[in-house]
This record gives sequence, C-alpha cells and structure tokens, in this order.
Amino acid sequence: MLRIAVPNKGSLSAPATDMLREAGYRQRRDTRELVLTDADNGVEFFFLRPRDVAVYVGAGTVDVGITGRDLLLDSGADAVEHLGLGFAGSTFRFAAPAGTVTDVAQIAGRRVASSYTTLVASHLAAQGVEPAAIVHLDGAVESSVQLGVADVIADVVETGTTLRAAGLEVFGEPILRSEAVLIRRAGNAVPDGLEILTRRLQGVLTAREYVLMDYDVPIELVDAAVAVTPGFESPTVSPLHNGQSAAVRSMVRRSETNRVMDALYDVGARGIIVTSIHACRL
Ligand SMILES: Nc1ncnc2c1ncn2[C@@H]1O[C@H](COP(=O)(O)OP(=O)(O)OP(=O)(O)O)[C@@H](O)[C@H]1O
Ligand SMILES: O=P(O)(O)OC[C@H]1O[C@H](OP(=O)(O)OP(=O)(O)O)[C@H](O)[C@@H]1O
Ligand SMILES: [Mg+2]
Repeated sequence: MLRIAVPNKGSLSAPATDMLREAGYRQRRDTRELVLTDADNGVEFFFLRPRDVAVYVGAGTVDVGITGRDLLLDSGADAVEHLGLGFAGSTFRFAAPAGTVTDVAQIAGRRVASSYTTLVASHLAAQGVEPAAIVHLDGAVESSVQLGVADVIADVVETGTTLRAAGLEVFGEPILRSEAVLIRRAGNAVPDGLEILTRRLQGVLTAREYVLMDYDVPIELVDAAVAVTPGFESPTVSPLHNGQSAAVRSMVRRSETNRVMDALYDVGARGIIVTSIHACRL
C-alpha cells in the first residue's frame, strides 16, 4: 500500500483533502482521525502536522506527502518535490518597518525573526550576509519587531494584509515562491503506486485549469477557428448534417475562456458552449 502523508491542520489541510477527494480517494470525515485506509485504491493516509510531513517522507516511513515548498526546504529533510499542486500559493519575503531596511545586504549585523530559520540561514549565507542573530519564533512573527526581539522578519506573505497591519514593508526580491507540492524521498526509487497517484492528481490539475469548448463553424472557416483553439494535440472536428458546417470540440485554458470565445465569434463560429471538466486523464 502507498503511504501518503497529508497535513492535518493549517492552510494546506482542507485544500489537500479536497484535491485527494477529487482524485477519487476516501478522505476522513472527522478531523481527529489520524490514519485512514483506502483499501479500494491501495493507499493509506497519515494526517500529520504540515511541518512534519517532509521529516516522515525523508525518513522513508511514509512514501509520499503533501506539504509546502517552503516547509520542505526549511525541513532540510532528504525529500524532493515530485509534483506542484497549484494551491496554497505564497511568497516568502523579508520585511521591516517602512524605510529602516531596504536591501538584503543591510541585514548584516541585524536580528532576523522567522518560523523558517533554516531557510533564512541558508539564503543569507548564499548571499554572503551575516545577521547578528536568527531568532526562531513559532508564529505571529510580524509582532517581533515592535516587541523588540528582532529588526527584520522573514515570513510567508499571501495578501500582505498581516504585514500592513503590523506597519511592515517587504524589501528585496522574494526569497521563494511557494505552493503545495507532492514530495517523495530523494533518490531514484519510485514507490509502488506513485505513478497512479501522480496521474490522478495531474488529472485534477488539468480539470481545474481547462474547460471544454464546443462550437459550430462553416467548413471553410474550420482552419481559422482551429488556429484559435489548437487544444492539446488536435481538436475533434465532426461534420454537421447540413453538410456546410462542422462541430469543433477543444480544450481551452479556463482563464482564457472569454478571450477565446470573442476571437471565435469574430472568426465566424456560433453556438459556442463551454463545459467544466469533471475529471480527465491525458
Ligand atoms: N496566508 C497564509 N498563511 C500561512 N501559510 C500560507 C498562507 N498561504 C499559503 N500558505 C502556505 O501554507 C503552508 C503553511 O501551512 P501551515 O499549516 O504550517 O501554516 P498555517 O496555515 O499558518 O498554520 P498555523 O495555524 O499552524 O500557523 C506554507 O507552505 C505556506 O506557504
Ligand atoms: O499575507 P497574508 O494574507 O496576511 O498572510 C500571511 C500571514 O498568514 C500567516 O500567519 P497565520 O495566520 O498562519 O498566523 P501565524 O503567524 O501564527 O502562523 C503567515 O505567517 C503570515 O503572518
Ligand atoms: Mg501560520
């Protein structure tokens, strides 16, 4: 059985569970359940603290896990990214009170607070910057400057609301762009069952990212219309009974739906219908 670690709390937990459910796996109903066997699909889920997921995967006691790229890198575990999962996006950034520190080099000799101290230490070392101290805090890192334990923070930024409320401003380039990732142990060994899990998750990603577009177009305009909707390989083109038009079906990026419909209409397509994809395997 493939052993899969899933975050039991925090920002990653609910979207990870939703994605696994969409991929056809049983998921827990009660958040106090810590282990769940899905015998029909040959997998076992372990609900663990998000920070611990990479530790278990690196130790090889579970085969794969879902965590954040930032948490993976901070863990120092012997685990690698296998597949980006497209949710829990964030940046990891330095911030300080407006106007006090504007460049990463100025962190030299200053105190930096973070919940991701390994990540911060290796980033600063790579830049050749020596801080006075790296202070480890569990959370609410934004308050550390006002409370006098640090001069600068390094933290997860999603909307920036927490930073603004604390009177802090980001500076320097983002240390990292993070998202939820499926991880596996470093090395070439691919655990049994990982290929199926990967294909299922990729199916969910595709179903979320694409829509199906159907339309009718006069036969002489098929080439022009197909140029607007090339699809993955090639669109399906079927003759209509009137002998003068064709029905075309193609996959289109969800974010481009309206732009593509406008372009198709201009080309001469009509009866343009967009449908969500429930599931797919490419
Ligand atoms: N607004 C956000 N706040 C925190 N983490 C976020 C946010 N958006 C995305 N993430 C990502 O979620 C992961 C952190 O999840 P984790 O469960 O440790 O933190 P949390 O949601 O802050 O939980 P906690 O309540 O324990 O602080 C990281 O990969 C982080 O990049
Ligand atoms: O940019 P924003 O949208 O404001 O989100 C980022 C904030 O959210 C998280 O804090 P969380 O609520 O998890 O509290 P914590 O610091 O106690 O972990 C994170 O640590 C930042 O503080
Ligand atoms: Mg947090």
